[in-house]
Amino acid sequence: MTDINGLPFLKMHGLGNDFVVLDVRDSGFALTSDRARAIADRRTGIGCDQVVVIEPARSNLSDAWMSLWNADGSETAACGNATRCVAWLLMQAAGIDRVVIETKAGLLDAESRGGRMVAVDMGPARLDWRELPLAKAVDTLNLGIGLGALQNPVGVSMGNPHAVFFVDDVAAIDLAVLGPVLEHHDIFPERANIEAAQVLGPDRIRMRVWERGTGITSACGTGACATLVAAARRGLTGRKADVVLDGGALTIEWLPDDHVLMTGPVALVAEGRLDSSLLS
Ligand SMILES: N[C@@H](CCC[C@H](N)C(=O)O)C(=O)O
Repeated sequence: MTDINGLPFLKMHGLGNDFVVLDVRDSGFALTSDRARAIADRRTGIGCDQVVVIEPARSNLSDAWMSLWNADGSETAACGNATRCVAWLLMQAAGIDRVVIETKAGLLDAESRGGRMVAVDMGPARLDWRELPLAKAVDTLNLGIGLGALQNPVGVSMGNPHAVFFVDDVAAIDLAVLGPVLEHHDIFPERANIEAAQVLGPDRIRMRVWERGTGITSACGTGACATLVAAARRGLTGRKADVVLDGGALTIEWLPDDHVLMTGPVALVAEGRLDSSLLS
């Protein structure tokens, strides 16, 4: 029987989007929704935007499996900032500069860019309404929904659903009010991450995010990928840009094969052990 008392964790972040990372490859510990919520609680747990679990590889195509849980206990298939963090950990531990991580959204190829910079091929941008998913057949270039200053977003799936709203002044958007309503709009049967984006130039976008299952975060890697794809589809930018989030910038490139390359930093800030009271 596995003793989960004292399960070790790492606290990491990507541009302030913070994670509790559990490496359960030896313990076989299984995370549940309740446990994820307890760990993520900023008052009674460790506190984080997402709980990230490194599990043994499920095929010989990858180095590890990664599962991802939002602070509200919902599971998600994709998280760009967490992918960089886990890739960096695996590369450091093995002394290598390339790893493949598998998630519910597929295989993600990651490479060191030196120091604490990591580039990840986040896979193809998925643009069909069924892949987002949407509740009905709509052209994802113009979803035609809106609330207040957020109108007519572009829908993009990066393995998780995003709605990208272009605005004139991102600082003027009350995301704490508009975000949760749009996240739960009927058109998104699995809810959606909500991005407000302001194009600053052909290769620079300012973006703020309301994350599904978490709320406002200081950065969202998949959101940055979705934003660049949305901007390029609307003809507002080229296919490569710096996406400037509250916590800093990620460089995003929509490659000719439709895959999206994300490059940015990782940070490791603490390690510790979870008390069993968090895990019952
Ligand atoms: N912070 C993440 C995205 C985390 C998942 C998201 N909230 C969802 O439910 O899809 C990122 O860096 O991509």
